[in-house]
Amino acid sequence: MNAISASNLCKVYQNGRKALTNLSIEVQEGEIFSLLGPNGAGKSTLINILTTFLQPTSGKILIMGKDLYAEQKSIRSLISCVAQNVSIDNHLSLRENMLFQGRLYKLDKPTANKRMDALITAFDLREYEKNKVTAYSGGIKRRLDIAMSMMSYPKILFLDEPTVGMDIESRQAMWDVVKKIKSDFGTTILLTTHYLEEADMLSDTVCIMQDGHELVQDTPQNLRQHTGQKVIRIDLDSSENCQDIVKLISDLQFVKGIRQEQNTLYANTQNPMQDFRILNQMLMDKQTRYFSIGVLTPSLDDVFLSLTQNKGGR
Ligand SMILES: Nc1ncnc2c1ncn2[C@@H]1O[C@H](COP(=O)(O)OP(=O)(O)OP(=O)(O)O)[C@@H](O)[C@H]1O
Repeated sequence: MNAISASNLCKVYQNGRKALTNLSIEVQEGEIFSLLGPNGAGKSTLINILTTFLQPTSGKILIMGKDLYAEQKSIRSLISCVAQNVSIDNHLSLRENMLFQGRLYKLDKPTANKRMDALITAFDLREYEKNKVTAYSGGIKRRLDIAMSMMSYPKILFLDEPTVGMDIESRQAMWDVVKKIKSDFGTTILLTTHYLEEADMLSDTVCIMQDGHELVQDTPQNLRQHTGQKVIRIDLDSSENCQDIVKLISDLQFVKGIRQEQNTLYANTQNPMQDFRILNQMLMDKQTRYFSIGVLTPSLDDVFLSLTQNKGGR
């Protein structure tokens, strides 16, 4: 069963601004699904609709197989949403914050205590229990905020930009937490992000959005194939050497294009996996000074740029 199935969603705000246009997504149970897109792509609008804060202008949404509007109340008990603004109470301790959340979800005391302990361990929060919440770093506050949202053991957790503004160390700690939520609790996670690296590291599926519609929806591995073409990269010892090699290989029939960045050459060829052996042999025969040669798979950045540049005006 899909955890979320949304089809042909449209959202036009009262001022006439179209935020979503025929957007459809399928999120499988237990997966991490990232919505990736530039500012104004419609990510927050979509999260607000899926978490029942906003009504779409048209379209159909099923959450865990239930119609979102016919069964709104029961669906709210299945989901949890962590917004960008941290919602912890600075006057309460870490445990009090979590237990307070448990009371909101009407958990009995033994259940609340059991879940709190499991979450404190899973989220690596034990060492912070004694400290005042006001003394926590932004990253730890955000981790606690997510732990609090997990007190209901939701089927689906929505995370709006979980690592925005964090330093690299806190971001990596947050990635570990997100992966743990999936592996230890089996929760389906839908998150929004601006960071390609984050979508790449975490996601089973990425949906790249622009101007309210999806450009593509696939696994990070398959998305890399979208640019179609692998390239051969050759690292040389000097730019003069590069120019000589450009002259040498640009006449080869199988080389379709060549680009130089400082001492590195990128060659587009018909069949990079085979052609790089021929180039390698040629460079050795000519006794060229080069450090390395290899075939590069396009990064998610390349995919994102090629999609948003090529199809932006759809
Ligand atoms: N309440 C509103 N009224 C009118 N227009 C809105 C409203 N909220 C958002 N919009 C517009 O809808 C479009 C999508 O906005 P949204 O906030 O969903 O995008 P986003 O991808 O979340 O962007 P960001 O990454 O900057 O948060 C934008 O053009 C935005 O200006």
